[in-house]
Amino acid sequence: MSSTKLIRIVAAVIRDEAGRVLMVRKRGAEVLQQPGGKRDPGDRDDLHTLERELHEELGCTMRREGAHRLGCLSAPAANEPGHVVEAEVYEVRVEGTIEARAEIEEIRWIDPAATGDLLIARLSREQILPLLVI
Ligand SMILES: Nc1nc2c([nH]c(=O)n2[C@H]2C[C@H](O)[C@@H](COP(=O)(O)OP(=O)(O)OP(=O)(O)O)O2)c(=O)[nH]1
Repeated sequence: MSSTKLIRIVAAVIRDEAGRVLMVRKRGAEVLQQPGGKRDPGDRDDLHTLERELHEELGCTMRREGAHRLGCLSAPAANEPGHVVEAEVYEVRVEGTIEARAEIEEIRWIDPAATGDLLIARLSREQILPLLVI
């Protein structure tokens, strides 16, 4: 019997004109990860979850149109030993100023092809960012 616990989330890939990807670091965490989070009971669908999370975390407005599903990806969860995170991942566009809000301590635009020594959560490092490298 496995004691692994599953955390289901919706996560966003947001890119700038140069192809850099927006990553966030939550307060108290060491690693960078995608913005996003767990579904709330009141969310109508996954894009609504993302829209809500992106507004809470970054203060920006997500555009539903053009949202592109990259897939359902999973990896050992960041910050929670013994848990696996399973994410519905969407590439989306946002409008408005992006700033670190709520529990976000740092935002960072990274080149998915040159992550160097950056500390990045496994879901992003092993599953999401490789999809974005041409
Ligand atoms: N949002 C997000 N969470 C990730 C990623 N990779 C990864 O392992 N996780 C883990 C970290 C957490 O254990 C869990 C998501 O929790 P969260 O704290 O972002 O979600 P949330 O804001 O809805 O959580 P909560 O404060 O309501 O409990 O998934 C990622 O790229 N994005």
